[in-house]
Amino acid sequence: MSLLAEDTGVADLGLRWKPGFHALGPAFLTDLRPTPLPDPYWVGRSEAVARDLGLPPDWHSSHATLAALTGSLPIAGTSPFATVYSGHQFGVWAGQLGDGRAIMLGETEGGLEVQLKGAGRTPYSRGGDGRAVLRSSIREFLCSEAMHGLGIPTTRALCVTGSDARIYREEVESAAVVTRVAPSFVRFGHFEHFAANQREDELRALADYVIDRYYPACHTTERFGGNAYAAFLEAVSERTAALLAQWQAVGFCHGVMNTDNMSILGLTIDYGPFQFLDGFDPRHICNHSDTNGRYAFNQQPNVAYWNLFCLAQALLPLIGDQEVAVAALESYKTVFPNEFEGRMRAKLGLAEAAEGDRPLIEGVLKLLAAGKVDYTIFWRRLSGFMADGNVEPVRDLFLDREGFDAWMLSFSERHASTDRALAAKLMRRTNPKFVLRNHLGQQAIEASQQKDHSGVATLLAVLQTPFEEHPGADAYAGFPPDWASTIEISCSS
Ligand SMILES: Nc1ncnc2c1ncn2[C@@H]1O[C@H](COP(=O)(O)OP(=O)(O)OP(=O)(O)O)[C@@H](O)[C@H]1O
Ligand SMILES: [Mg+2]
Repeated sequence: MSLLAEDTGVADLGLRWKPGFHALGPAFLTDLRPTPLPDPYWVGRSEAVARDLGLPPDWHSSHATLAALTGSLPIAGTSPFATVYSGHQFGVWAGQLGDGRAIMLGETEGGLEVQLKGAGRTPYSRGGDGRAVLRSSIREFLCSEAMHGLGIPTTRALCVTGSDARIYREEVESAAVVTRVAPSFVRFGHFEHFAANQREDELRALADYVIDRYYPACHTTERFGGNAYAAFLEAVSERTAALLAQWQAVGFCHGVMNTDNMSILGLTIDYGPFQFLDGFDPRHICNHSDTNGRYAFNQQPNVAYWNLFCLAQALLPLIGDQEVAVAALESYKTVFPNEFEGRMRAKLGLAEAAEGDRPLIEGVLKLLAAGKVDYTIFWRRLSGFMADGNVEPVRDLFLDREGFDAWMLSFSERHASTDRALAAKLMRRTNPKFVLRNHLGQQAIEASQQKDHSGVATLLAVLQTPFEEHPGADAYAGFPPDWASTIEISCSS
């Protein structure tokens, strides 16, 4: 139950908290309180996250909770703090960064860290205002939950709380806070920070903490002659490879894969200028600030490897041998393609691997790229074809009918002895009907800016279960309108 104890001025969310990351000590963080946002209101809430956190069913009914999640009231049992990290941004060493606007409330007894993003300035704000605008907060909220619905590892979002407080970007905008949740918000950049400053004791303490908590098997490994830090690096690179395979298979472009935006748990983190592809264009650049296309869609797997290399360099003092560190990254090169092929095979309704699958996958991606065919709609219609045998809705998507027919022939041959109902089932739970396209987010944002938050809730409901049909919600599953291509999403947030 959310309570405001009048005499203490503290909100009790009904959660129990434990020290978690805070126990690492002052070298890793600064204690501070969020800066209150005036007159807060609810913009969106995820009941699924509330349940995962163990919040009571009426958690959002009290004003004290709203006030607490926008920084106006302390939360019983928490000692908020901001962590320090560094990182490579757009391939260049950026030095010290840190939670410039995300303030950690703490870790629940259930093992989930809770952060308020946009909760005010910290010692790591570097001239920023510590705030986040409503539009980017809605995008982060919806996409966190959409990714989870798609089965892709991600930080989660409990809610967005808004305020009419004015903040300044390219224009005046209103402020918001995203309450986000993850087992850990540790990034590659946390390790880079202590390595760059030659603080080996802290580097080791951080690595030991993360291994103890999240990668305990590394302590007893026989890999790399029992080198726990090398085994840790290998485990992180394999989780990252698996994550990237999921991004590439679903058509997700992150947009700003700096090392400070890479989760040590292989979670998708920092929803800034992301985009789900509309028409399939492997070279698509979703971040308007990324003029050189460093983070173009088809560059993502290589960038992740580059980022892992930075992590390897940071861990080198602990691993102790450069060759071992490089060897620990090696499996990325096999895990990524294997995972990607497995994901694509499932999208094609193929439960088992067979020779010839790779050309089948490459063939369809080539066709999709040549025609800039809508990625999500293609896969969903192909799933429909598997169920009802009607090829026309799929064929209609292609101008190059001959090319499509040739591919379809090999696809059908590959499925010659398949149980089509089973394959259709696999495809329908692999190929989402709904993804958070830019224009859908934009419509919800514009309504919210006019104080109608119902679009956020409706969109959230379909995105949380994106493989279901949701009769009546087809407007969210259609082609993007022409104006969608004019939406420019940059790092401004
Ligand atoms: N308005 C702001 N005020 C203060 N610091 C900011 C602001 N915007 C971004 N930063 C900081 O700049 C760095 C790079 O920003 P980036 O856009 O990668 O992260 P972010 O969107 O703030 O958050 P996160 O990675 O936590 O999701 C981060 O350290 C971030 O905390
Ligand atoms: Mg970031």
